[in-house]
Amino acid sequence: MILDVDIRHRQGAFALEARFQSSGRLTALFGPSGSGKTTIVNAIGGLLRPDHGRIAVQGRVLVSTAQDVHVPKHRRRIGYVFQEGRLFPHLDVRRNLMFGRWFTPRAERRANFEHVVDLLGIAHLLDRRPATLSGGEKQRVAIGRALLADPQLLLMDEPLASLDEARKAEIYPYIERLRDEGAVPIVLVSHSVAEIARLATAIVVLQEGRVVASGPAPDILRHTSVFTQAGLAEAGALIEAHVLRHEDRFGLTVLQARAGTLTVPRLGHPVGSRLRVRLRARDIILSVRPPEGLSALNVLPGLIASLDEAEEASVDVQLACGGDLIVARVTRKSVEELGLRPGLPVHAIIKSVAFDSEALGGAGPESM
Ligand SMILES: Nc1ncnc2c1ncn2[C@@H]1O[C@H](COP(=O)(O)OP(=O)(O)OP(=O)(O)O)[C@@H](O)[C@H]1O
Repeated sequence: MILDVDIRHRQGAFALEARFQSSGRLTALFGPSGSGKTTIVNAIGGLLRPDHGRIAVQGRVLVSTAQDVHVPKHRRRIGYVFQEGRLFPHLDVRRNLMFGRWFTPRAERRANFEHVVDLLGIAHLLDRRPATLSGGEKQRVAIGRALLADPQLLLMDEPLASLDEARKAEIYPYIERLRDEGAVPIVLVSHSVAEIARLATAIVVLQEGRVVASGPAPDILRHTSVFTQAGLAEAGALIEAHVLRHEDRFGLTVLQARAGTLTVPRLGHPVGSRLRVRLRARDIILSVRPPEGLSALNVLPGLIASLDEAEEASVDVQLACGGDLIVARVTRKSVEELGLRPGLPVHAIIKSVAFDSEALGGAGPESM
């Protein structure tokens, strides 16, 4: 178990009562503003002392109010990356990075400088000052500095929130590499379902100080009802696929998933590479007959596994498609008119607009 949290804490009118465990290499804490994400991160990092409870990281107890344990923050070996990089403006990138290791006893230094620099693609920035870096570059340096302190856990509190979409897209592959390397588990605070769908291996959903769902990312994302209004439109299935071939004449790439083949806009990934594909529930249409004369390129046959109540007029139809589980959001009216019920064979039609760049993330073979 990487993370075991069971804490209660009151601050002003807000009461946190959070209990979850995670063995994910990248655990996302997701929830609306004020749901308690930062409070949890601060309790893990030692910036806040919870009123009651216990926190253990990789089996090491950091907090136990019952046993009067409260490991001071500098002994926790927890790396922090904040929204704004907080680099030292008067030091160049190399010195900012070296600062990370300064507090780690020599005998415990494991992170290799060259490796971290290479992993984050910052070798060409070493002699520059923070003021000359883009927002995304600053965050990569901040991550590097945290890693060089040899943390046993890396906390990232909305590290990308101040970046625009283009900068975010630039930094995701580095976080994915870090996640897939698996050397340091990550806890990422995020407001964005698109972001957690791309990065998380485990998700904890918070609402008003309580955990409303937690578990492996694909399981949580498929149950759209746990997401608040803002996140609902982005929820859906997460499946793994590999690149089968490119069809350059049409500007397309064909992916193979367990559910079948998917044709998507041309990707830069080489044939054979693996990636995670997000199929948003709202982008899937169901047909009880094999569709004909449709412009959609992606039709996956499957069996209805269950019908879950979603928001007001909608139902989430969970489908088993050849070993993958996907979910379609349909209206209650369609459920009635088409006679949708568990066990019924259907065809899931995926709208071609579904495959935007956010839906197709790079991924190592073990990222899910
Ligand atoms: N020192 C404090 N005194 C009183 N209330 C506080 C204090 N710190 C935080 N709160 C309240 O605790 C609640 C949870 O805050 P927290 O920062 O953990 O939420 P969050 O989910 O991280 O939100 P955001 O996404 O906006 O950062 C909020 O209602 C906040 O106003």
